Amino acid sequence: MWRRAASLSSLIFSSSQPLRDQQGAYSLKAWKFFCADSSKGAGYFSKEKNLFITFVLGGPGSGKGTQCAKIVENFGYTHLSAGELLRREIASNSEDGAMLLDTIKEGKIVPSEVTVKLIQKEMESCGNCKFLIDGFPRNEENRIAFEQIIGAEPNNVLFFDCPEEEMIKRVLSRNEGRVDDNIDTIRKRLKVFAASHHPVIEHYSKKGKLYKIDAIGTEDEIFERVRPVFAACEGAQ
Ligand SMILES: Nc1ncnc2c1ncn2[C@@H]1O[C@H](COP(=O)(O)OP(=O)(O)OP(=O)(O)O)[C@@H](O)[C@H]1O
Ligand SMILES: Nc1ccn([C@H]2C[C@H](O)[C@@H](COP(=O)(O)O)O2)c(=O)n1
Ligand SMILES: [Mg+2]
Repeated sequence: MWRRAASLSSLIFSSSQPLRDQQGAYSLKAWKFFCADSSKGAGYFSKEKNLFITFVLGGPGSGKGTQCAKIVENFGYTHLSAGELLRREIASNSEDGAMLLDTIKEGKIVPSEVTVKLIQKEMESCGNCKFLIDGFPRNEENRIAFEQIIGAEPNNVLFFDCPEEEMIKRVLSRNEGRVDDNIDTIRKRLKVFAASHHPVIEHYSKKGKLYKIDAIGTEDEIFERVRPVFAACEGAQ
């Protein structure tokens, strides 16, 4: 356990608290503590379940969705992409649809309450307790709204670190028909990302929960950097 924790510690972004638990980074005891401790807040749901939450962060096109699919396949998590939930909400002709579409086309961030409520609905209707929450929190407002509404904090946070030119190249060749996959919106999204993600990363880094992953390489090479984070969690459960 020590060896595994020690090798994982090199992935942690900053190390004011390099290991979150002296016996092992992911012991079951620590996991239960986080769930119990964070459930003192508003969310009744998180009080009833032993949630294990990983936030998956990174700029547009950094490969979050691609790596989440591999994590699901290998480790049985439920993948909730905030962007995908918003796109589904737009497609369902909801009351908020027009506002959401405008916001996404402009590369801006949707009001946190809307996004968190969509995430909450999915979490509550899902039998699984292990969630990958992809593309969330995008900013401090998102982060705080999640803690208040869900009443839980993530156990782990992955941050895919990718240079801008690579992100632009990947998004422009994605070819999924997304309204925001064009050069104008990408530039706006990159600006918003640059302006808002640092405080979130810093927050989780200080808590010793952040894993920075180099997002350059093949999809499989990157997954081999991600795998140890989740393999260690499996070992502890
Ligand atoms: N390591 C990689 N090398 C090259 N292309 C990649 C790699 N990983 C993902 N891609 C491709 O890049 C594009 C963007 O990847 P993905 O959709 O996973 O990014 P994302 O971080 O979820 O982006 P967004 O925030 O815009 O949803 C996709 O077409 C994907 O197939
Ligand atoms: N927390 C979030 C996540 C997403 N959005 C909006 C704005 C994004 O540009 C768009 C697409 O998200 P992605 O699929 O790239 O993760 O959805 C948001 O406002 N807040
Ligand atoms: Mg995505």
